[in-house]
Amino acid sequence: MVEHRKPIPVAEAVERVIKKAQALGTQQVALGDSYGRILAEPLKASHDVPPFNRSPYDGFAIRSKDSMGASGENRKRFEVIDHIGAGAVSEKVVQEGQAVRIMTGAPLPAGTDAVVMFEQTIDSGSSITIRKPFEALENVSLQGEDMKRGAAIIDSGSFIHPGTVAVLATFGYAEVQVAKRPVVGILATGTELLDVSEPLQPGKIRNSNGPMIEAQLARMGISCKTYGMSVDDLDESFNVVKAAAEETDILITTGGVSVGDFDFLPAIYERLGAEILFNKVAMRPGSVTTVAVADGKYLFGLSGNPSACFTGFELFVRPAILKMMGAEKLYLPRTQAVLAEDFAKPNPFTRFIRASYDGLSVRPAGFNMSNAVSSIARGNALIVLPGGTRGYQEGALVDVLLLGVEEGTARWTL
Ligand SMILES: Nc1nc2c(c(=O)[nH]1)N[C@H]1C(S)=C(S)[C@@H](COP(=O)(O)OP(=O)(O)OC[C@H]3O[C@@H](n4cnc5c(N)ncnc54)[C@H](O)[C@@H]3O)O[C@H]1N2
Ligand code: MOO
Repeated sequence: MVEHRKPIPVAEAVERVIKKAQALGTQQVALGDSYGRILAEPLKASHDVPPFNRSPYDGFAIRSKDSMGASGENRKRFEVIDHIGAGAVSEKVVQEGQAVRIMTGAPLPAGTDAVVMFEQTIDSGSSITIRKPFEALENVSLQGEDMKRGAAIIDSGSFIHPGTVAVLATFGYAEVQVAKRPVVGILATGTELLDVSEPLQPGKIRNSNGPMIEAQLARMGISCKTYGMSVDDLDESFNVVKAAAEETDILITTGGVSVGDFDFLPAIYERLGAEILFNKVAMRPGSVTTVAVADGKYLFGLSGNPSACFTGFELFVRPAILKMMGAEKLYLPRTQAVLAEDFAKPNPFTRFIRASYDGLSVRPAGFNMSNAVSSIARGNALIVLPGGTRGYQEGALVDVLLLGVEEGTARWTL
């Protein structure tokens, strides 16, 4: 007899997965390898930025008080006593009526407190004249105006993006403490599966889920162990799953989680003594997604159907990995957009539709079945239609989860 599985809401399923995630500890990496990692130490400014008062323009540094009263009729003249570019420090102390020719980024010479841009002067080489007064600190980039020494700049748990790298470099982090990445394995199950390099045979299809998941992991900066494909044989699959789980923190399998005669993953989880977090989710596609934990290892039983497999990864595997890496922002960013065409199907469960989003509107990306491959290829987003709703019409405002955005959001909002 076929077992009856009770579907749980998507939000609860996500919650159950997240709760189990154990932080993996930290490691030191070179700054050049830090992009895409999760920062494992809070970042404080160890000095002011900029570290000195500097010129934001190419021009002349002057004492502002010497420019008082300057006008078109009453031009003020300054003798140019030095010339510095960025990286140089003037030895001179500027006195009344003197100026230093200064380039963008160079520190203000002693005595000066304002900068006159080239365009605001009449320059005769050894001297300049100006036609307006300058206030103290006018055209000066102030020490500490960007970041003050001691200020908290970036929290631990932040995604390291190019801007983070810039800040790390600013403070001299040649190496940085980041969260370790989990070891992730992929195993595709199904007697029907052929390797990507094999010619088609009757009744067989190529394993597309394995390479797809590998790419989904790669998009998160995670490389993985691939365990290839296993045929639908309980003992054989059990042995592969057991061995793979021993070598990994997370084992992702595809296929074999439903109620078919050759769907052996539930029996494998039982034999492993795994705790089943859930085996049915009130969502389409991916209702059969099963997540278990054995000896502290995650076993993600994603559906064999490609669209369901893809969706299960994005909704459950991705946040689990991020949580293990100590990330603050676990979830796909969400927005709202106008539906660009009717979607007629009713939605007994929460529906995730592969879709293309252009910043304003969102359009289902074609063949919308759990077994579709084409729509995954065309989609850059998932439309989310709540369970218990009827079809939606063009023009309706719908929730959209964005795929492939480097940094997620801290809130699960569905
Ligand atoms: N009586 C019932 N039958 C089914 C139910 C149900 O509730 N009662 N659920 C259906 C739903 S929903 C889904 S989704 C599928 C999920 O089944 P499995 O996750 O166990 O996956 P398989 O049966 O192994 O395969 C499904 C489908 O996907 C193809 N496949 C499998 N692996 C791959 C791969 N690596 N690359 C590409 N395609 C793959 C496989 O050939 C099948 O066509 O069950 C329904 N049945
Ligand atoms: O799990 Mo199935 O994908 O709901 O179609």
